[in-house]
Amino acid sequence: MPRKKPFSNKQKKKQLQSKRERKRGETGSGPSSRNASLERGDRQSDTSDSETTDIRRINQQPGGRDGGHDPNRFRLHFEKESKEEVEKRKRAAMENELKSVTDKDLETDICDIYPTEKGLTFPRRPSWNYEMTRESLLRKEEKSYREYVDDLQSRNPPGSLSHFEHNLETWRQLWRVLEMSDIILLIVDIRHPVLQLPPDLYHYITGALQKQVVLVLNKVDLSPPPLVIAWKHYLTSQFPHMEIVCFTSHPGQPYSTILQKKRMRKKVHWSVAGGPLDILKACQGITAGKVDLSSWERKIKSDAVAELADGGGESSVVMEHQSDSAMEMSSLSQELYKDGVLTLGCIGFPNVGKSSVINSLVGRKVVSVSRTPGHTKYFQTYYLTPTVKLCDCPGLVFPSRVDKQLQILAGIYPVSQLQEPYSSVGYLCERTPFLSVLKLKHPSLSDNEPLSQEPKWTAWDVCEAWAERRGYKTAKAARNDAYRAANSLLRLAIDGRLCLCLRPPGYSCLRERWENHPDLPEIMALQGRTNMAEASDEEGESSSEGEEEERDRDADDDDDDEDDEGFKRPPKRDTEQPSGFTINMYDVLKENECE
Ligand SMILES: Nc1nc2c(ncn2[C@@H]2O[C@H](COP(=O)(O)OP(=O)(O)OP(=O)(O)O)[C@@H](O)[C@H]2O)c(=O)[nH]1
Repeated sequence: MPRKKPFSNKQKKKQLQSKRERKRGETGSGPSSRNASLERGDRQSDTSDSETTDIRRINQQPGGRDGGHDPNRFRLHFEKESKEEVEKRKRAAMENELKSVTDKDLETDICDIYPTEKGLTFPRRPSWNYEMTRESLLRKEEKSYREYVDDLQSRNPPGSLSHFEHNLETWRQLWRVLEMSDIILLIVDIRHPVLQLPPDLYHYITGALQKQVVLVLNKVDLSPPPLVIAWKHYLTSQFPHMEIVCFTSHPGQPYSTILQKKRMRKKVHWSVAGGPLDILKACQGITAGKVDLSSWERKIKSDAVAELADGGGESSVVMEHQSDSAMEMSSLSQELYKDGVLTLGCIGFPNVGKSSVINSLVGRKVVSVSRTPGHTKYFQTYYLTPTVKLCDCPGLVFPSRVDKQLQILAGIYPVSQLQEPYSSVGYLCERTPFLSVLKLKHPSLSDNEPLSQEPKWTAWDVCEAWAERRGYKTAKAARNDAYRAANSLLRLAIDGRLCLCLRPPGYSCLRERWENHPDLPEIMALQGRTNMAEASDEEGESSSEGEEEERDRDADDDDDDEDDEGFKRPPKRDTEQPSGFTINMYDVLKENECE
């Protein structure tokens, strides 16, 4: 028998590390692997057939073992930023003093994000017929896509467009979902809905496709109720032919708005989510009796009863994997409600909670949920009941003129793969009362030094101070690890624990109206709470630093494991009058939460 090769501890550690990364399906999430991830990302093979510019491919997955399915086919492709650009932003984050923006500056008009004259459309599928071969169809689609990108770039000077999806394969998925669905559930995050609602998409669905859109304002648990109402009114005024439904998959979970020291272990009870009934009602209004939705209504009722009785229903759901050929030749003019079945297509940007909405509608977990954007790779359909089919689609980033920093904070980019996170931290800090919330000590101040005047803060100072507070040190020199601190702050923001919410135009002037709106109790009931102070009332057991460290390291991992852990039901509360809305809406973190 041949002698075993000696295997050092270092090699073993490396082997385990790469195994873990393979399992996670991404290239590095810790500080030690960040450079490696960039190098690997560039070297690995890519299957994109749509490269038109210098593209960065994100979320590289290990190749399929059977050699058939290619897991990289649908990963995110964004335009690469030049080294100089990245360096410039990093320098600015180190040098520029942070300046708080005014309330008014948080008001965002959709026309500033999607200005009509800039041609911010999305790629369309070119026409086809059954005489065409598969190859000629694919070639035609590629050509048309290249022309689309050229046109977009000719109308928008370099650097003016935000990140958007450059992977044609993912756009193909959207085409199929739009073609096969009867009603489109367009899901957006209530914290920044105008970022994720491309007017061109709305006009295409309601115009060319002649289909109806139900806008799902998701994650309402993360927003002050008056703001939810204000957004709903603003969006109705902009898109009058669209049903708008508020939704949350995490009702009554204090985790949503509080920066907590402990690791909040939670099990999501999908069937207690707020909003499925409203989606049903919107669909009943649209279908107007043309399809029998009584089985769906019965399902919602029986799930609620089962939830009360034993904590969850166990209805079975038939899942269909779509084959490539089924994908390629579906007709644009497919008849509505074919075979008496309503098909609902769930579309939206990455991380807005599409999979969570599907799980909530089904009443249990059928789709994997993750805080890593771009997690949903391939569209699948699920029979909710014999007459209602749900169709999940990978998240898509449409071209817009929004700040890239805000895009990062909206969770479209995997944080662990950011080359330069500091400017996004700066963007966040200028729009939130970060000093009082995070309780930071300026890195230039020594322990007992009296404060002669308020020190000036840069984004870099914030990261250093947070690293000091959290004990994040670089491995070699044991200096404060600003990169890791920046990642940690961005994750807190994306998860909604350090909450940045945009506001519709005119919000400040009409504030009183929204704060006294008759719909407030309804929104708060949906959120599972009765007043704003409630979020600050929640207390939990403290946990060790080690647990928090663990959370940081694994912050881009799936949420799915949480399903197996203990769940504390939100306490039931008496109805109270809404109060406290005049306080700064960011004042959601308690005094001692960063201790
Ligand atoms: N607070 C809060 N978090 C939510 C809600 N819905 C989803 N999330 C979280 O948002 C993150 C993304 O959720 P997903 O359902 O995976 O989002 P997705 O749109 O399918 O994401 P992609 O796969 O990237 O397209 C996860 O961390 C969820 O736990 C919600 O209603 N409230």
